Amino acid sequence: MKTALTIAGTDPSGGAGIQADIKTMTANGVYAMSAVTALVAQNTTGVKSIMEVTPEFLAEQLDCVFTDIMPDAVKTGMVSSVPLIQVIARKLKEYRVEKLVVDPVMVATSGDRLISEEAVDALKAELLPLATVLTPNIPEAEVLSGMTIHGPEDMERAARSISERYGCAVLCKGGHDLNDANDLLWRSGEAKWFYGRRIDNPNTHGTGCTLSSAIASNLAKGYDLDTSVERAKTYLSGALASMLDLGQGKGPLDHLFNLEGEFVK
Ligand SMILES: Nc1ncnc2c1ncn2[C@@H]1O[C@H](COP(=O)(O)OP(=O)(O)OP(=O)(O)O)[C@@H](O)[C@H]1O
Ligand SMILES: Cc1ncc(CO)c(N)n1
Repeated sequence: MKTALTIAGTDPSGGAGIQADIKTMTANGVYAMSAVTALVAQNTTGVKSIMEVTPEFLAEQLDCVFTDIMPDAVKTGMVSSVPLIQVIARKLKEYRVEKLVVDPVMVATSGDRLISEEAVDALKAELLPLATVLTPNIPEAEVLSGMTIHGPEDMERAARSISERYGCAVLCKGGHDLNDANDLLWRSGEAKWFYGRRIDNPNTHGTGCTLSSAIASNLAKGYDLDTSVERAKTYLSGALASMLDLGQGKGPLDHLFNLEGEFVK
């Protein structure tokens, strides 16, 4: 069985972060592993508080995984401080991780900030150059490119600039910000659009975590980047279209919408 690792924060309400990543990887047929960067007290209505792990403890978690079950692909999500980013970058290099999806998480769907100002600079300097693909939403792409984005052409310009600066592919997600479901992948010097069917569902907590984990799962299984993005979008659309409705804010997706078998009944 192929394996994938998420390095991210938690969501006790189960819709985003590590919890969303594990469900997504499982639903996409890979063995899921997780290293926690921070315990986050949050739910569908917002973030109450954040308790970061120490850099030493994160390093130990990563050593435990990498020396035992080497993942076929890795995804990073919420990493809120400079020392944690430095540890991740060091370990990814030490263990020569090749397939890396970096979701540059900055703000939760609820609007709460999940990264410090200084950590954005560390993310740019240390993690982005190691990525196979980055998956910013529009506000994140604006921060990383220093450009403002009003439409599809701006998405192409920003993604191209980020890609050229950091030497990785960039998937700029249209998502809830441009009110469509079209994402732009900039790779190998050219653009490819992935046109999604917009689903009329306000419950979008964790869509970004879910998409990046699904891409990592497909890379782990050996699909190329374009195919991995295509398959991940199809999976995400299914999880949204299942119309799960839980919680009092923007609710979670139905990650296991495709699960069948005797134990499900
Ligand atoms: N209503 C929708 N219908 C279909 N696809 C959607 C919808 N909303 C978002 N998506 C898709 O979900 C994926 C995640 O994009 P989005 O822009 O929502 O990410 P995000 O802002 O990082 O998410 P998060 O809320 O987890 O931070 C993209 O592929 C996007 O096109
Ligand atoms: C831990 C975590 N990572 C990412 C997001 C973004 O949705 C969130 N809400 N929580």
